[in-house]
Amino acid sequence: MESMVPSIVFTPGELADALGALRASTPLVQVLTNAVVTNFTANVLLAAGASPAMVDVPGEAGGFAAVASGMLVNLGTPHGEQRAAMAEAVAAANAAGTPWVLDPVAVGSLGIRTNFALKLRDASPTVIRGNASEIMVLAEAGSGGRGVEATDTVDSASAAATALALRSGAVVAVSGEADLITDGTRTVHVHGGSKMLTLVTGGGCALGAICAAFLSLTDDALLAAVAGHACYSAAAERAEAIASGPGSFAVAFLDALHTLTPAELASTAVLS
Ligand SMILES: Nc1ncnc2c1ncn2[C@@H]1O[C@H](COP(=O)(O)OP(=O)(O)OP(=O)(O)O)[C@@H](O)[C@H]1O
Ligand SMILES: Cc1ncsc1CCO
Ligand SMILES: [Mg+2]
Repeated sequence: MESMVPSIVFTPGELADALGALRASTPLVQVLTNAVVTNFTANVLLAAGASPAMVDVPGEAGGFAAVASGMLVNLGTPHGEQRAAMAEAVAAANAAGTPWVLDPVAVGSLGIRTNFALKLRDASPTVIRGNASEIMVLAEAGSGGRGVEATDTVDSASAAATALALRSGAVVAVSGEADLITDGTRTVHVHGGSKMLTLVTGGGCALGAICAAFLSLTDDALLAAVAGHACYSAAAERAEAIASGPGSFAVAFLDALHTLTPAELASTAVLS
């Protein structure tokens, strides 16, 4: 059946401009994330041209959220103290107009994070980013994946992503072989990238941080999320071409994020 909603694709020039703006402004990205991927996420942000700050302590997180350019809230290892900091940071970000990304890692059968993620879903995130199984749980259309891994395809999460965007007001980004990003009306697929990203822990988590960096540069959260995913895919392709396994891929991926130019992004990105 033909889609009722026309797909809008951003121009290569808009992607290039977004990356150029990121490099020119070095956005300050507050990261409240899991213990597994903290270092990798900070290195990904630095390589891309942003400034990371892992401020996730209650009493500090709210004040920092008010001045950060963008923020990531990732529920991978959501200890009680970190959840308190996240609630404080979200309230402060919303009050100050700081855009923020929610990554509901491994929601489904794990009760504490799932209940918390549903509350954050309803607290006006700018972007919700996850794998297909996580997005389906937040849309109340699935029971979750296998730990942090998806057991659903991006295609099978498409209707859930649209419904989640419409109910939450967030742009919803679903990662997988081709990423799907929607604001409920406009839907964009970002193709390419590398399966090697699934063999480095934090492949998805750091993508959420990159989206937070781009959010500070434009009022169009869909463009920000698409630009973030397109940079990520372009760098992953370049890294895969010279890597011999996950270890050398991770190093090459940081190098590729650092050297990717706006013009190269414009000529590499494949959107539909
Ligand atoms: N089969 C694939 N081919 C190409 N790229 C892929 C493939 N699967 C995932 N990716 C890419 O890997 C990155 C991480 O996506 P993934 O769906 O693995 O996230 P995730 O499950 O949230 O990861 P994390 O382990 O960090 O929580 C994204 O950039 C995505 O485009
Ligand atoms: C492996 C793992 N476990 C909890 S968070 C995390 C990082 C990838 O999502
Ligand atoms: Mg994930």
